[in-house]
Amino acid sequence: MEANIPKRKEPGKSLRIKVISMGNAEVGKSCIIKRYCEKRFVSKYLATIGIDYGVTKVQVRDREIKVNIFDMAGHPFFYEVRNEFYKDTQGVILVYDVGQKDSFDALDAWLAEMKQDLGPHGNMENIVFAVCANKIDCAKHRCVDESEGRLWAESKGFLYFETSAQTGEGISEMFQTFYVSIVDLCENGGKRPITNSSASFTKEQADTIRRIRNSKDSWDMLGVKPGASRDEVNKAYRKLAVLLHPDKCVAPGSEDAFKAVVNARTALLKNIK
Ligand SMILES: Nc1nc2c(ncn2[C@@H]2O[C@H](COP(=O)(O)OP(=O)(O)OP(=O)(O)O)[C@@H](O)[C@H]2O)c(=O)[nH]1
Repeated sequence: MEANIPKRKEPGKSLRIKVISMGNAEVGKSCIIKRYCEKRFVSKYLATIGIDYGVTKVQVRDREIKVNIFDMAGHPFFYEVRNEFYKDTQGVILVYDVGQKDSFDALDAWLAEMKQDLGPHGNMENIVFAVCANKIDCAKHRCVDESEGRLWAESKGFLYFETSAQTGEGISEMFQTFYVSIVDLCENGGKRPITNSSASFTKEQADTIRRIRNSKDSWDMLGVKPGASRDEVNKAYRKLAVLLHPDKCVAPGSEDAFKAVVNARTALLKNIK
């Protein structure tokens, strides 16, 4: 079903789009929108009650875009209110706080909530997602690094931005790229343009990098049983090295994953006769 695609318009004509924000409570959704629309930052936390709604106009190339922004409350309590607003959306600003791992881990649940609400005929491929890794000004508390966030976003074909609603870093760039991508999508008959980055690495590479990041020890990292032989370790190493070598793999985090695999192999071989 293609219900969320606004009618294809001639270039130069105005276009009306619907954009929503998603992500856990307190990650900074309202502040990102305020920073862009009102050029200000609100340091006091005022939880969104249900939904906040605003209208703004932006210019993309020769087109005037009327943007209806629905800023969703992130608190689970407001699920019933939120689920009225997922339909007919062209763009989603999906936000997490780089200092709150839970808010990053929750991104899949946010996509699932939207998918469930759109129903079996809903199509998320027609929607532009901009992932905002927010609060990058709080560098001391950061626990989700750029490559982890970028890998998650780009492996799904989503845009990825490092943002701070407090300093304004990354906010204009995010909105400009986001709106251009939505207009491209509308002019492209509702198909999300393929980003260079998402097209250039495989799901296997992305999944392997994530597995390596989450591995508990060197055996686990190489995917061999504790006590494996030199041959088994070397075989597993060679397979991973081919998959992740920085000359072959451009997925975010591949260089670190490759180094970790080299170190894991060295450490294991030291202790195997
Ligand atoms: N340091 C810092 N604080 C931020 C940033 N963005 C938002 N905040 C603060 O984080 C708190 C929550 O911000 P909101 O924008 O209200 O969060 P929200 O995601 O809209 O929250 P809900 O409405 O409950 O869903 C506020 O105290 C903001 O001042 C940021 O980039 N850096």
